[in-house]
Amino acid sequence: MAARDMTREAALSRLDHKHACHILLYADSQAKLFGKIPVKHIVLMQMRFDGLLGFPGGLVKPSEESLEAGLSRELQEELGASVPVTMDDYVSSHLAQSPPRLILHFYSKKIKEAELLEIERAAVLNAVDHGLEVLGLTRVPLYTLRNGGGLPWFLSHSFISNSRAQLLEALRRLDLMSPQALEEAVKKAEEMRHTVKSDPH
Ligand SMILES: O=c1[nH]cnc2c1ncn2[C@H]1C[C@H](O)[C@@H](COP(=O)(O)OP(=O)(O)O)O1
Ligand SMILES: [Mn+2]
Ligand SMILES: [Mn+2]
Ligand SMILES: [Mn+2]
Repeated sequence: MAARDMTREAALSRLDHKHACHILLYADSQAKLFGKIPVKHIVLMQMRFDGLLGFPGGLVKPSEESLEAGLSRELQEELGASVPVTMDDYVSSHLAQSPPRLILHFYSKKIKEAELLEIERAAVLNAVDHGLEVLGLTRVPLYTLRNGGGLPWFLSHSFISNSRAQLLEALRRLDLMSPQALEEAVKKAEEMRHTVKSDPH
């Protein structure tokens, strides 16, 4: 879903709007799928209560807290872990296409693989939202298998608001995938969506 780009300053002047902050947490990894396909990077998303994929985070109140403090509070609720977020992690702000009067702030933060594993454990053990607002954390497959499995199928799922665009933009900007591999995965995902729709079985 398209969303309109705006500066952080313009966004923060809209106190009559709701504000939400979400974050892409990622780590480098030496792991290999099936012992041969390099995973390279781990990127976290979550399955939300409504069955849509999105990033950890949520609604914040800029009149009462900074965007970063609000996001850290949401992460404590949804991940059960303390993840310090600063302005250095800020990426962008967008006016949501729907619902009206919602501004979406996006962040990304690189952490160590061991910290990411700890967050995955804490999300199950400590997060007050686990099994409620958040059905589970998921890693994004950043590879494409010969049958199209991996990122193309992941991208064929349904995403909340502009989180699919946030994911693709971040993979490009953070150089987590080559532009060519990313373009091919997006194209393959589009083909798969059409194939699934036109298959009568
Ligand atoms: O990952 C996301 N990227 C962009 N926008 C998002 C994302 N997740 C949710 N949203 C939008 C749509 C939601 O209604 C609002 C509030 O976010 P949410 O995480 O649902 O809020 P709480 O955790 O319940 O506070 O933002
Ligand atoms: Mn929340
Ligand atoms: Mn949330
Ligand atoms: Mn909330």
